[in-house]
This record gives sequence, structure tokens and C-alpha cells, in this order.
Amino acid sequence: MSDNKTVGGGSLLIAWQLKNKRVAIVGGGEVASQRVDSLLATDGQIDVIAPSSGLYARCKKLIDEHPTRVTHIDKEFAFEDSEGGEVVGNVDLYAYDMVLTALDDAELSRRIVEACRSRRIPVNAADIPDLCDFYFGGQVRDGPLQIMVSTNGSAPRLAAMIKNKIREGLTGYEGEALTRVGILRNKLKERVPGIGGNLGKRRMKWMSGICERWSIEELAKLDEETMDRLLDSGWEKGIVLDPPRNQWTSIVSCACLCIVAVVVTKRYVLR
Ligand SMILES: C[C@@]1(CC(=O)O)c2cc3[nH]c(cc4nc(cc5[nH]c(cc(n2)[C@H]1CCC(=O)O)[C@@](C)(CC(=O)O)[C@@H]5CCC(=O)O)C(CC(=O)O)=C4CCC(=O)O)c(CCC(=O)O)c3CC(=O)O
Ligand SMILES: NC(=O)C1=CN([C@@H]2O[C@H](COP(=O)(O)OP(=O)(O)OC[C@H]3O[C@@H](n4cnc5c(N)ncnc54)[C@H](O)[C@@H]3O)[C@@H](O)[C@H]2O)C=CC1
Repeated sequence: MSDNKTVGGGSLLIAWQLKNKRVAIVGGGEVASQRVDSLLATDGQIDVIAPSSGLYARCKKLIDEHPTRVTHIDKEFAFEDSEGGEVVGNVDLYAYDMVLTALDDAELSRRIVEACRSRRIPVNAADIPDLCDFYFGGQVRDGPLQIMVSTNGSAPRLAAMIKNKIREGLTGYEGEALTRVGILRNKLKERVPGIGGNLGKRRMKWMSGICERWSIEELAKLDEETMDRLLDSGWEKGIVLDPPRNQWTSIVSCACLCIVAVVVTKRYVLR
């Protein structure tokens, strides 16, 4: 593997938040259906702009199943006029925080991209990578865990295959572990509120200690009672408690050491 300190040529990997935001998908085919699927994982509102006649069964199903999240705007997107030098379509693009095109019409796709760009609306055109503000990628999701595999437009099929390999390499406990650790972090923040400073440093060190000392499977099984114990007998005393397994192992090891010490003392020292 080559060193990964690339300068330039890559894209910014971020987890875009869509709460209280509206996203338009222009098109209702196979790729549009995948886009709806991807967006359903977020908190964004989704408008699918496509004529009913061209709506694929999968897309229609997703619209029907999620009426509060997905709205179907039954029309063919078209540019009508230009106002003050700005092209205006039969859909108000300003109503959107993000636009995705998934069309079998590259020329229309290109014009939508241009209209979005002039309005500074982030846009993805499934068929014209060169014009995209951002790309989609292969996704692995498990609760709060989100892994995206991007090849920066080079090889989408390979992205999907690498994604499958990553998914196979996971234990299946990651999502639950992240949820549990999230609860513990919130409990700690409630107990010791405040941003930054020495307290922040202490909180971070303690949380990192828990994450490093407990296995993913152990964290996935962390119940609230144990969390409270970790905080009461751990955080309050400035220590990171080991998982119960390790505590038992320590007790058994201590007991064994004591027995060995007694035997050795009796045999060789008190002879
Ligand atoms: C640039 C990008 C723009 C964007 O869509 O954001 C883009 C562009 C294009 N894809 C095309 C083709 C295919 N796309 C897939 C599959 C996926 N494509 C996805 C993303 C992306 N595709 C973005 C870059 C991703 C990256 O950086 O790696 C995935 C990962 C995520 C998703 O779409 O949600 C999803 C897999 C999801 C999964 O299974 O997990 C397959 C395979 C399949 O369907 O199984 C094929 C056929 C085989 C092949 O071509 O590889 C073509 C037509 C090319 C032509 O006409 O020849 C274009 C346009 C072009 O390249 O010109
Ligand atoms: N990025 C990616 O992962 C991939 C991209 N592609 C490209 O994405 C594009 C879309 O692919 P598919 O979804 O498979 O095509 P498709 O043919 O299944 O769907 C096209 C959709 O666009 C709709 N449409 C056409 N004109 C419209 C208009 N004026 N307004 C609103 N909706 C309109 C149709 O009704 C239909 O629902 C193609 O150009 C294809 O080359 C294809 C495969 C993967």
C-alpha cells in the first residue's frame, strides 16, 4: 500500500447533515431509486421530480412507503424562461439545499447542473462526473457507523466490491457498540458539563481509555447499570475500569499468585 499523504486530486470526506434541508432528485429510474434509498438514511426531506409514466416500480414503492419523507412531484423538469439573466425552470431550484439528477437526458442534466451552480446549490449529476460537486460511494451502515468507499470517480463497480469486503470484515457488534458508547458519552457530559479546558481534556482521556480497554463486543453489551458504575467508581476516582471479564481474570490471577507465593514461602523460605 502506498503512503496515503496525497496532496490534491482527492475529495473532501465529510458526513453532510441534512436535517431541516430539502433535496431534489430529478428522475425516477434505477439510479434515482438508489438516491432515495441513500437519502432515507439521513434526516433530509426528499422531492422526486419525474413524470408518473417514467417512475420505476422501486422508486414508486419507496415514495409510497415513506410519505412523510418523500414527495413525488409529478412533472417533467423543463427550463421555461430566463429572468434577469437567470434560467428559470418549471421547478423552483431555490427551494432546495441540494440537487441530484438521475436522467436519461445528458443535455438536460448539464443544464440543471449549470442552473444549480449559478445559484450555488450543491449538485450531483449521475451521468456527468466532471460536473459534480460531490460523488456518491459504496456504503456500509450499521447504526451510527457509516463507511463510504469512494474511488473518486475512477471505478464505481470496484467501490461496491471493496465495500462488500469491508462489510464482511466487521464483527456485527460495531453499530450497537457505537450507540452504547454514545449513551455513555452523553451521561458523562451531563455529569460534568462544560466545553474545552482541562475538564474537556480529562473527559476525552477517560473516554478514549474506555474505548481502548473494552472490546467492541463488550461495549455493545454495556448496559446502563454498568455505565453508571463506570462513572461512579471509575470517572469519579480518575480511573478507567476494565470490563467485568478482566476484573474476574485479575481476581483469579491474584488468587493464583498468592497461592504460588504461599507454596514457595513454605517450601523454600520456612524450611
Ligand atoms: C462518479 C459517480 C457519480 C455519482 O453517481 O455520484 C458515478 C458515475 C457513474 N457510474 C456509472 C456506472 C456504474 N455505477 C455503478 C455503481 C455505483 N456507482 C456509484 C457511484 C458513482 N458513480 C460515483 C463515483 C463513485 C466512486 O468514486 O467510486 C456507487 C458506488 C454509489 C451510488 O451510486 O450510490 C454505486 C455502487 C453502489 C453499491 O452497489 O454499493 C455500477 C455498478 C453497478 O451498478 O453495480 C456501474 C457500472 C459499472 C462501472 O461503470 O463501473 C456511470 C456510467 C458509465 C458508463 O456509461 O460507462 C457513471 C457516469 C460516468 O462514469 O461517466
Ligand atoms: N452514477 C451511477 O451510479 C450511475 C449512473 N448512471 C447514469 O445515470 C443516468 C440515469 O440512469 P437510470 O436511472 O438507470 O436511468 P433510467 O432510464 O432508469 O431513468 C431515467 C429517469 O429519468 C426520468 N426523466 C426523463 N426526463 C425527465 C425530465 N425531463 N424530468 C424528470 N424526469 C425525467 C425518466 O422518467 C426516468 O424515470 C443515466 O444517464 C446513466 O448513464 C447509470 C448507472 C449508474
